[in-house]
Amino acid sequence: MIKIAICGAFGRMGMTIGGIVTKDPEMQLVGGVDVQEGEVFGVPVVSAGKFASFLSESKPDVVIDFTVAAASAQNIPVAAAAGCAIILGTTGLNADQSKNIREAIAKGGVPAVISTNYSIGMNILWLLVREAAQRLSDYDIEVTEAHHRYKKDAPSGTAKTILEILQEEVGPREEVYGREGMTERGNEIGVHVIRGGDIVGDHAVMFTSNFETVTLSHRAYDRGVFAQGAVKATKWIVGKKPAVYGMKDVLGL
Ligand SMILES: NC(=O)C1=CN([C@@H]2O[C@H](COP(=O)(O)OP(=O)(O)OC[C@H]3O[C@@H](n4cnc5c(N)ncnc54)[C@H](OP(=O)(O)O)[C@@H]3O)[C@@H](O)[C@H]2O)C=CC1
Ligand SMILES: O=C(O)C1=N[C@H](C(=O)O)C[C@H](O)C1
Repeated sequence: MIKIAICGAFGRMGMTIGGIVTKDPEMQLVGGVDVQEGEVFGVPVVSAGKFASFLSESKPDVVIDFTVAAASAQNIPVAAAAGCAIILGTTGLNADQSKNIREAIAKGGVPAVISTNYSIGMNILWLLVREAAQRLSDYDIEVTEAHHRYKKDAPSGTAKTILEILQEEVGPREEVYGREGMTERGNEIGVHVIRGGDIVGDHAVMFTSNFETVTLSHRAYDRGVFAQGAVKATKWIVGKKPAVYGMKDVLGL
């Protein structure tokens, strides 16, 4: 039985993951952390200040974090120091937060999966984007992403991963975030962010020449697709050597 704790237990992703974990006979939800204390799926949710003592009492094998960057920067070092494997899905981390989290994971000697997108489809799209960028390296490239009105970070973590892949293959190119005014397109990658309603997660990469456009796109219909991926990663990480892994390791890509 894999014992799980969720950081961001009352959040959109936390609730979706909690719902899957509680129905899975191989897993046991032991509790969570959130801003508000309380109970979810019959287990306790504590505040960040009580996280360390909660971990030493309930001893989860894996801590799954879908919160906000500042919270992950606070909670992941605590979980790693307690010897828990980590599944990190939170996006919007700055370079320092990312570095500190990775150092804490190394210091704790625990395995972790970090991914900006846990859906299988997006992990395949990333492969396709790399392939297309290699073959269409002189095309103009534009990246668009759309998410629900409550999303805090922009561009999305997934779009940032797409940009990293593009920069590796066709960079360095300037990243131009939206356009306004009187400027011709340069040697750049355009990045466009849409926020509205309950859009679960749309991403597209457009490669354009004078004669044609190739568009690679992904649309998530339900955040269950990310939650299922995070649960797959959770089962995979148990017993792995201490290191930071990606979803490509989980999926064998
Ligand atoms: N990698 C992936 O596949 C995916 C990543 N994400 C990312 O996951 C993150 C969460 O998304 P989502 O669930 O939609 O967001 P929500 O805002 O719905 O959930 C985040 C939860 O974390 C809570 N929280 C805030 N601060 C703390 C803290 N210090 N300790 C514990 N909990 C805290 C929030 O509480 P409160 O609301 O009171 O502030 C909220 O309940 C985002 O960064 C998002 O981009 C989302 C989907 C897929
Ligand atoms: O906040 C979200 O909802 C999502 N966030 C992730 C991101 O920033 O890329 C993944 C997914 O697109 C949903």
